[in-house]
Amino acid sequence: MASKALYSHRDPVLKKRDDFEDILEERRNSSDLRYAFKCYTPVLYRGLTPCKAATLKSMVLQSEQLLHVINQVSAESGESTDVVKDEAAAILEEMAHRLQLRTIRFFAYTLSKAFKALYRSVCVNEEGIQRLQQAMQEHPVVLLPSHRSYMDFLMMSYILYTYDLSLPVIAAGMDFLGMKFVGEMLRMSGAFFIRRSFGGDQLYWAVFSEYVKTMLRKGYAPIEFFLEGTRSRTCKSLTPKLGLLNIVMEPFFKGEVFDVNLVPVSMSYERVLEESLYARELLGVPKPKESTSGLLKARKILSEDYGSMHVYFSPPVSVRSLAQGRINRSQFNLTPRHVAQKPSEETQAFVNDVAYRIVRLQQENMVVKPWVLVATLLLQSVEGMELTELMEQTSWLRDLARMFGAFLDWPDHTPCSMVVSSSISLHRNLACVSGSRISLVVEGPQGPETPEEALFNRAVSVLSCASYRNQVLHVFLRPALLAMALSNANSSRKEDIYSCFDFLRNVFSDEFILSPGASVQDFDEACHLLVKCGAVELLHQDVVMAESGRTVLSFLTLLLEPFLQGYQVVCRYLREEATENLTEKQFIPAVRSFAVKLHLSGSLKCYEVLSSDLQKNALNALIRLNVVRRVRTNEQVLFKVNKAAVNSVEDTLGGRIPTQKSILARL
Ligand SMILES: CCCCCCCCCCCCCCCC(=O)SCCNC(=O)CCNC(=O)[C@H](O)C(C)(C)COP(=O)(O)OP(=O)(O)OC[C@H]1O[C@@H](n2cnc3c(N)ncnc32)[C@H](O)[C@@H]1OP(=O)(O)O
Ligand SMILES: O=C(CO)COP(=O)(O)O
Repeated sequence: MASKALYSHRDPVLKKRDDFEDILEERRNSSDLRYAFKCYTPVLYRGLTPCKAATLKSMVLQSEQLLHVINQVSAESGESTDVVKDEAAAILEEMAHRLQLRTIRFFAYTLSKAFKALYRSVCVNEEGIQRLQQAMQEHPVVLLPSHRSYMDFLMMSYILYTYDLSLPVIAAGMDFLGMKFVGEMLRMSGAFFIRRSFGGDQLYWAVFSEYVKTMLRKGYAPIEFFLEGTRSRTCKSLTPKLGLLNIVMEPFFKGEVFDVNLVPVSMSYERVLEESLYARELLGVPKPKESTSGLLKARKILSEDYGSMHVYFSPPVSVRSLAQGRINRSQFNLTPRHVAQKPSEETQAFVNDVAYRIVRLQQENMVVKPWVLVATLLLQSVEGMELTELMEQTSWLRDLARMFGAFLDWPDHTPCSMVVSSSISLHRNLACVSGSRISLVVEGPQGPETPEEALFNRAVSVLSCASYRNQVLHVFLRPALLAMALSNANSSRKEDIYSCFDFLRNVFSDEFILSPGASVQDFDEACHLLVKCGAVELLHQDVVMAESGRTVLSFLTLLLEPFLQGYQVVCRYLREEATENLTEKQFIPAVRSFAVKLHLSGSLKCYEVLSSDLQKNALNALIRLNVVRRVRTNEQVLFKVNKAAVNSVEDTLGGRIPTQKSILARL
């Protein structure tokens, strides 16, 4: 297989990253049938032969842990233990996988055909695979891929099969069970099915957590799940969910296994399969239900070109090392092992920190394609721009991204103009060149369209493009927050700027991955990067914009502008239009029509404000800031808005009033 190195590998100032191999190359040169029927002999955890899937189920049903909960539920509900036991068995029957090699071989064959049709290359870091293989022999392994496409889980199993590694068991939402035949085939490929949310259902939690923990303790197979819980419709990382992460760490906390290895996996797509579907969903069009007929209809995508894909397996993260000095494991000896405990505050904070760390690692090793930079620039000039200007700016942005540590896939020895032209050609559904200018493509009906339809179509194209820009946000986020703070603070004093930075960071912490409690660290990182690129100077207790820093700072401020405007529009809606009885269900449609009204009247130009993801994040931020209160009544959830406080947040975001001073002890 040909080895391909990306930029940062050769840059001595940047982090060393592994080389990639294209796994499709071999598939294009040898028989898929032979590949599907190859001798498959993965190395096993401690050399143990895994038990049968059915044996696993009986172990769970007979476990002390589950029997304890069954007795508890029976005592509380008045049902006999036999009835509750049957209920538990039924839950497990619906949930459990039936992993078998026959089905895997079928998928190995069909997916080879599909991947070769869809992708030019699928590049995998083989050093990561070697580290994973080593880890799998020594400790239970949990695979944690990023989640931006249905392709993610198919590709994960395919890669592990290709490299002869143990196939994972994968936590899947129940939605897939609705797919005739396919749902069961996924089960036979290692999927185990869970409800999307099961809040306080004690029996369900017990069956689910005991099932996962039994597989982990026995080293049955690597466990794979998506920390973000759903495909990110914006291609930004989502705030991690903690339920499953907590469960897989528990056997270590209780001393049942020596360690657990968490392996973040970054899946980067040059073109995302679901691109325009996501944009439509963000604008309120319901997601197409997972169905076999839908899958068959989607066959036509096989004639499209989705460019290349990169999959980066990060080094395993040892839970044991992370817990050192943070978790006092003797607390878990205070109650018998089979009695489930609610995680203590200390444990919850630890699990939360680990979750953020994993998502940050996924981001760091995400490969950034040239189109991502092109899309970023196009969005800052939605009316279009001269091609020559785009080429120049892309080359400038490439250098800035490299300086900030981006993991760029930029071909060697190829002129920038060729790189840009070829990525525009791959994304011709999103951008088109006419004469010397380039602009966003807006698809619409053949005949005349209403202003609302025109707005919708334009928004689809902007949001699709934004889903690429979002793939590089993690690189620029901290310096961009600082750039915005510099422009809002009305002062060059470091502590005023920090105070403003901290406020913005807090407001946007549902929008972006910003680890709780790391504000000072993020500020320092932002200062470091802006000094490094010559945009600012640090003078004693001042942060001063350098004369040459204007271009960088204005680019960074524009990068966050759509989010800033979006949050301001949500504040304005709550201030001007929210009634006393605003319900959770009404919120998104109401903000959307408010934003549409502003657009049609010409007072709002930003299309990203129409995204339901942004609107939800803004609301969550206002709830966190205690400006909006969530009140649960008998039949619904209401939002109670403190309009004066909303006004003040809106003004602070606009830089019209200063942020309150924070304690700056560590600055
Ligand atoms: C060769 C080629 C082969 C190819 C072969 C193809 C293979 C092809 C395979 C297909 C494979 C498909 C794969 C699809 C991929 C997805 O479908 S992704 C979607 C499904 N996966 C996930 O969501 C994983 C991540 N999610 C989580 O971890 C979530 O936390 C959970 C576990 C789903 C639970 O969600 P939730 O109910 O919303 O729960 P959460 O908010 O975490 O907690 C709720 C409450 O329960 C409490 N709780 C937490 N833990 C516990 C506990 N252990 N006990 C009791 N209570 C607890 C919490 O404290 C919380 O209480 P409050 O604080 O609210 O009082
Ligand atoms: O997570 C899923 C697929 O992997 C399915 O659910 P979503 O549509 O919420 O992403």
